[in-house]
Amino acid sequence: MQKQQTIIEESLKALMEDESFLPDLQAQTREQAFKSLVALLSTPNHIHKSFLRVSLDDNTIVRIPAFRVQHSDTVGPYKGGVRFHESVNEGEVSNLAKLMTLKNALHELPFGGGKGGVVIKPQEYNIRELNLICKKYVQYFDDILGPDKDIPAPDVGTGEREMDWMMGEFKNIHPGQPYRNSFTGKSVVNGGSLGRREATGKGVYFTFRYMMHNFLNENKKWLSETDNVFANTALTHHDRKLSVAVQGFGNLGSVAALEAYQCDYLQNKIVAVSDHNVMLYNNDGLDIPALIKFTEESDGELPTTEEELEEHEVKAEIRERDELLELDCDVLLLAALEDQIHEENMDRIQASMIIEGANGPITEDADRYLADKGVLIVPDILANAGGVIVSYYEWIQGREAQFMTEDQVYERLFDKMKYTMDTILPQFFGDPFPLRQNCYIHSVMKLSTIMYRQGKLY
Ligand SMILES: NC(=O)c1ccc[n+]([C@@H]2O[C@H](COP(=O)([O-])OP(=O)(O)OC[C@H]3O[C@@H](n4cnc5c(N)ncnc54)[C@H](O)[C@@H]3O)[C@@H](O)[C@H]2O)c1
Repeated sequence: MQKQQTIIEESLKALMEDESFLPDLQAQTREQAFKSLVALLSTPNHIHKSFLRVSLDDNTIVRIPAFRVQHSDTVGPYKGGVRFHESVNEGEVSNLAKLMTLKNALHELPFGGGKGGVVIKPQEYNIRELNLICKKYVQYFDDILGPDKDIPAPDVGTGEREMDWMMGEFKNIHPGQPYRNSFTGKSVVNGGSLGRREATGKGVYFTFRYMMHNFLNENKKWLSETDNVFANTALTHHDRKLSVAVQGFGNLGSVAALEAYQCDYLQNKIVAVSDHNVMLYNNDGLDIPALIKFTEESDGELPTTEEELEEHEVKAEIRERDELLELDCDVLLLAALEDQIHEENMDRIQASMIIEGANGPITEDADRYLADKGVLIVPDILANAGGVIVSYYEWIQGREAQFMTEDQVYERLFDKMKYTMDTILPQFFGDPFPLRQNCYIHSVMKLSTIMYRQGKLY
């Protein structure tokens, strides 16, 4: 995630060299503004850390490290998920909080950026203990959370069950006060939004489909006349069958894979999917609905034996999990974890286009290496905002106590993502920066302008 910092600084530098950006600033003050903005955007406003005191069922008491990082409230209340995972640490949570600030600014949501984390392996705790951990999280961070202060949501290891529990605890602690919007990603009966669970996966595929179908169709002429290397990559893959490999078949990966499988606009063939155990491969295309059905009955796991495949009439070869990244395919859709493509494997990546469903799945070195080769990377900040966009709709629906249908939610989600794409794509295909850099420039420009106008640079 070091690349975040590098790209923020490069984006600010590019902006400061452009005289139409904050034209009131003269040369010397531009230099000072640059330094101030680097400092303000690089560091979080607050890092809150606690050790949750939890009494386990075997009567031992444990102290579990927990974090809430509030990166920036420039645009609105802090907003970002709470992750339950054994690898959670302060640096990771801080980087993810920063990414939320940039993502919310890019998609013009009225939120700042935050993130939380608890250092546990959820599978090692029973349901009562997990419930207690959620309640303790709210008790320990109670004074900094709230519908207009900091609004957590699900992340890796948490879901609507945990958000319901946390909101319930928030309500207990604040009787008579508004509580419904203190958390998003809740179950529908508790004020959650229809469509929230599928929103990120649908949004991830939508960004790709919109770029490769709608945008290319409308802009083919001028794109074919530019010498932009990424325009060339996109056009080379336009209007032909695309082979797609999906890493990670959880909430995000399975929904995005299904969207790709069912897409009426692009002809996709999903040649491979993987989870933490296995990769399944079929050069003629996998039956994604059958695999989703399997995972619904197997606690989310893909089939790992020939018998399981046969029983569910899925035709696939069982292969080593990590071979997926190096397959000869057109598109890699990364929907598992951070840092999956790195210095060790970057030169063996064969896909020409990569969609980042997960946050930060490509390291800084690999990102540069692939961009230099003309690989078109649709970055996390652009592609995986569907969850936070629908969280925003959940927040509005909770305030107004008026609820949208699932179709209305998706219509507004796609409109919002289309708006962002229409802002970014013409600029991207018109200059030499990778798409990630273009998105960062847009976010940094918005955040810097607001900070300047709010008098934060003095
Ligand atoms: N779900 C959301 O709304 C959302 C929003 C933004 C970002 N993300 C990011 O997307 C990623 C996936 O999120 P999710 O909600 O689908 O999580 P999930 O836990 O539902 O699914 C993760 C999947 O990845 C698989 N996996 C784990 N390690 C793997 C490996 N080494 N190789 C291949 N597969 C592996 C798991 O088996 C599982 O299928 C995370 O990085 C998350 O931060 C999710």
